[in-house]
Amino acid sequence: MTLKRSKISVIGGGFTGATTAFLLAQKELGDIVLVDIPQSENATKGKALDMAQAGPVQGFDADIIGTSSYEDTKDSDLVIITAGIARKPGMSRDDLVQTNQKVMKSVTSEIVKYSPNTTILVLTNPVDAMTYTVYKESGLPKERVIGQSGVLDTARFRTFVAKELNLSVKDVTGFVLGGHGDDMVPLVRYSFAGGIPLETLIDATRLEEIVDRTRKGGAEIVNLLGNGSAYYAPAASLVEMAEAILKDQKRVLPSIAYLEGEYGMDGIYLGVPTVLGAGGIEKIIELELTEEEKALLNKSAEAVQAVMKVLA
Ligand SMILES: NC(=O)C1=CN([C@@H]2O[C@H](COP(=O)(O)OP(=O)(O)OC[C@H]3O[C@@H](n4cnc5c(N)ncnc54)[C@H](O)[C@@H]3O)[C@@H](O)[C@H]2O)C=CC1
Ligand SMILES: O=C([O-])CC(=O)C(=O)O
Repeated sequence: MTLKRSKISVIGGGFTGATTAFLLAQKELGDIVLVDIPQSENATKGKALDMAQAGPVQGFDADIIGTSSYEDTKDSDLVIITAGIARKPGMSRDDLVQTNQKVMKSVTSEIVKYSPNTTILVLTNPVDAMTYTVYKESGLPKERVIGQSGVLDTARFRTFVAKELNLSVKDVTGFVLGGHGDDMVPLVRYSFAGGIPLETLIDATRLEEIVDRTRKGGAEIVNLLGNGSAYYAPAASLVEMAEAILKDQKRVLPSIAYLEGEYGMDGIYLGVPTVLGAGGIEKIIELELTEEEKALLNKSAEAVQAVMKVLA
């Protein structure tokens, strides 16, 4: 039997794209094609070559190429979109919508031309609306177009909680619903440390501060970096989702999924708990929410809808 390595294309070879490619290679999840615009072709080739040369040192086997030609992405098992512009201090993610929508449309048509049956993971912001754009443009089934926000938002929450309690991040779980914006909904009621409800370990005021820091976690890093946004944790989050899909792991992870009736919403991409496996989003898990949680989720959905209204 010949085992075929997966082929993963990463569109956008900037901070998040290059970091994602490197983490994918380190985990030997497949061969990697890093794609950027023609003007950056040499830099993209250089990054790919540099990454490949880490293979012997780190002990991974992966073909990694840099290119601006979509022909090289032919028959990708998975495509990860990180192309577009990132925000700078003082901007909101939503300020990126017009520029990045154009980028999503052009890259998506090229992606599906060469990989008509692929699965696409979207990172580009504003990610809920950009995932919707890619879904519409690609013609792929909804379960094969997936956005990343909740793994990252949850990771931020888990990091802050672990620090607060001086515990391993491995033992802290979190739960974030809704859009990837300031109105996201970290669900404390579903968050635990070693199986113990966080509400019994951290007082309500301090927990609310941690929730607030999580909501603003992206902006905190944008303000520190000064000229771009986070990329290590976003890339790690994409890779966790990619691994679940490529290895058919049936992981319960939050995804930006297309809702058709779930959570009382229709025709919108929004962050919800899902099962990720070879079929992409194999299931959307519907939770019982309190009236207060429902109101918060509706508010977050309204913020996403406001951005969707400006989509061309
Ligand atoms: N959903 C999430 O949780 C997160 C989303 N993001 C978003 O990811 C996006 C990328 O962020 P970074 O990698 O830091 O930005 P970056 O500026 O470092 O890289 C973006 C790359 O996309 C390339 N690009 C632009 N147009 C392209 C096209 N038509 N085809 C191919 N490549 C193209 C650029 O040349 C650049 O190399 C931003 O929109 C950012 O807001 C970033 C972190 C987390
Ligand atoms: O904040 C940004 O612009 C990038 C992002 O989505 C994040 O880091 O959560």
